[in-house]
Amino acid sequence: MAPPRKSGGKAPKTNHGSEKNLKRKRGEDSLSSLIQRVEDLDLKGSLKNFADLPLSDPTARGLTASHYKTMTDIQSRAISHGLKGRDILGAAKTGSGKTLAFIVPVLENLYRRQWTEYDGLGALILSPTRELAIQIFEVLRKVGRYHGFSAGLVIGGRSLREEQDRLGRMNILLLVMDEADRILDMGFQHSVDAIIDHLPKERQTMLFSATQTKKVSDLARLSLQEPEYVAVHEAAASATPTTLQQHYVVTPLPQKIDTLWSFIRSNLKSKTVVFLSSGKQVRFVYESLRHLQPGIPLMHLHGRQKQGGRLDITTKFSQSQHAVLFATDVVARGLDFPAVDWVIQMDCPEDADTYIHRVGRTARYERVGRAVLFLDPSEEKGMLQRLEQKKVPIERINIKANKQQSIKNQLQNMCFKDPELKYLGQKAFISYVKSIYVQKDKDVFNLKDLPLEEFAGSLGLPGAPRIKFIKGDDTKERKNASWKMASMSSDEDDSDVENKKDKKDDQQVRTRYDRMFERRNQDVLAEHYHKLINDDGTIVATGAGNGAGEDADEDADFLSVKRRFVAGDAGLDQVNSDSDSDASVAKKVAIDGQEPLVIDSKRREKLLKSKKKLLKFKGKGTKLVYDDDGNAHEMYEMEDEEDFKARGDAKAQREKFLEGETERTRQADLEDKEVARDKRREKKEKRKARERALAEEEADEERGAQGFQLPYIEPMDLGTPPPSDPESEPEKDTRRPSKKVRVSFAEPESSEEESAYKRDKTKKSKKKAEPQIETLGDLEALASGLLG
Ligand SMILES: Nc1ncnc2c1ncn2[C@@H]1O[C@H](COP(=O)(O)OP(=O)(O)OP(=O)(O)O)[C@@H](O)[C@H]1O
Repeated sequence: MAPPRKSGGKAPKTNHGSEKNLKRKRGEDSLSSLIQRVEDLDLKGSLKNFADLPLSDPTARGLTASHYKTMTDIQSRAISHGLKGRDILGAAKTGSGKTLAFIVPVLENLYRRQWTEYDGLGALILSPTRELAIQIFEVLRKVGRYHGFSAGLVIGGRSLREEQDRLGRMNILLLVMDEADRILDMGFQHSVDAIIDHLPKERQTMLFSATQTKKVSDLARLSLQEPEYVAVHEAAASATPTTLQQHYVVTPLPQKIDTLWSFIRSNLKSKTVVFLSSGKQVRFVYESLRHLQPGIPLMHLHGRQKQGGRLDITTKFSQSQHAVLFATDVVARGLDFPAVDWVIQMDCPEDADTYIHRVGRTARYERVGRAVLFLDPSEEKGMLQRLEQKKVPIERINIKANKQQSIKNQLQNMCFKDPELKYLGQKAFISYVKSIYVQKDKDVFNLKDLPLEEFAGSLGLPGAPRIKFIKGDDTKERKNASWKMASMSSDEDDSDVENKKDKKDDQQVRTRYDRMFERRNQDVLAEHYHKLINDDGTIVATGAGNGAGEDADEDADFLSVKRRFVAGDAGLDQVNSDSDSDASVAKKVAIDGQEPLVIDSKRREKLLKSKKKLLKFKGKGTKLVYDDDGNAHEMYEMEDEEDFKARGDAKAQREKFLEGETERTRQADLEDKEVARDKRREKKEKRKARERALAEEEADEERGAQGFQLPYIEPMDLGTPPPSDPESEPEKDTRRPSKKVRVSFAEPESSEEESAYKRDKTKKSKKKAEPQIETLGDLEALASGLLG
């Protein structure tokens, strides 16, 4: 962070020194008085306004200019502790102003220490998503606008090592973690440990979340020193804002998309966030509902979009009055979209904490809001229990039957016509199944209870992609479920460092086939990919790998995909990897009973595109002859041995055979020579006939040249109007046609004129009736007509 700004304005030279000293003295006095006031601050007392706090002038002005006057509960309790340099574990409901609760102490503590850029990086604020980092950065810039510190935003794509230059000396006094429980969970483990290793042990640490961790292991990792647990809603009746109305509807999985559609159609004048479990789900639902044009702007946001696009959508949705945003949990935490009316959870959240954060996108800071959770009957009991345990008041509502619309037929039509949509649907299906499978809370999520076939139908798919799971012990998978849910989506979060590590791991266990498949899936619209998809969408997935990786593109986490290949008409049939549980075999394609062709490189992959190249692998084929009954036989068939012996001595038979064959060859040779002679004769006759015809043609042409005129095209003078138009003046610029150039076809009245007319007519009769020519364009058209 940079040094405080130097004061502006010019002082008279004579007084310069003394005035500067005076100013510094005043500054020192106010700084030491500020430090004293902070020391004197009574942590037990309850302060109401920001003005009651011992704050520096720049912070106080920044808060006023940003229209913050009265403090929220978490602010009034946490800021005091923060100002005094205490470690804090802050917990308060969503939308209750936790951001300012740490921004104010950050600004103030650096200010009181007169932190300059030469001191290095003084404070580090971590957030689990890029969007949230940007939002915090904006609040810091707004409230800290009268300070001279500089702040940097480090987001996206690059590893911590690459960012090190930008971070400068990590001389951190203050570490803040927003959404700390999320940052500290397994998905970010490596990144967080790497960061913490670089920080001085002596520092102030502040953790905030609506669902704060109290796990000793977490606190130990951060070396918190006697942290102050500031939990403002611990005693509250509910963990969610009181201004939030919460409901759930029981809607079987195959009806969810219909229910969502019906909801959107009935709430066209609302601002809604719809949560789904994966980026693939988001994309499919967004794309398909967009095609149906519901009458309200639709947007979508997930972690695999490009950063620029993500920002645009965040901004656009923030500014929208009425819109629907389909999103993954990448927006579940911290984002402060203004005036959201509804939060719909189309896919059940992983746990009650995620539920709390998702619904927290509405009913923020004293505003009202509504939330609806869609539950499959199999999820109802378990999820309600979890919510009750977390003090979430939720009531059941039913869907009005007359409002429920089915879009199944439209979706089926759309998927039938548009293979890309069908493909998205298949990926969404797989991704959904995968998300349920990796859930560790089996009281809520049980794949066996879900009607998957109907679910696929409801997405417009011709059949359910068949998915198989790892055989044997999958408890380890489940144990790591929450971490996997996180890493399934760079989708959900931006754990860049983590994902890089995951990718490395993946490469160790992934086969060439897996990578080939992924490469192909990078582009949904890839032409070749469509050739590879079986028409009935049969996908059989088996388990392999370590479960790390990203969204459904990386199905090989626990799914590997086995397809029947259809490559043009080449009759290719995929031979599956050895067993369901073994994905470590290169892709094999069997061609008409030949040795399987192993697709294990890019070059081989290309083969599938070319029928011609594939011929090489098709073998030479077998020549068959047909007998009189139409039965096929091989050209040379082995005779029955007994029959052969019955015909006599083998040597005599051989000689007889050779004699016969020699005679047959001689006869055939004679016939061939006869045919060749005939062909030569025929050729000669044809040549002579051609020569005769040519000679006759030449004689005809000679006769024609004497008796016939070639057609004559009269040249047109664009500069001189015809004499029949008395009004016309000759144009000065002869390059341009006169506007009044006209060709008149009216018959003249006087006899003089009549004879002139007749003369003229004979001359002109060779020409067809000429159209009116008014522009150069007309002339050009006419000329081209004549010449053409
Ligand atoms: N003292 C205040 N007076 C008026 N508005 C405030 C005050 N403090 C915060 N707000 C506003 O309340 C909204 C929510 O604040 P903030 O985003 O900090 O909530 P949060 O507790 O961090 O929520 P979440 O748990 O979802 O991250 C913001 O729009 C913010 O500007």
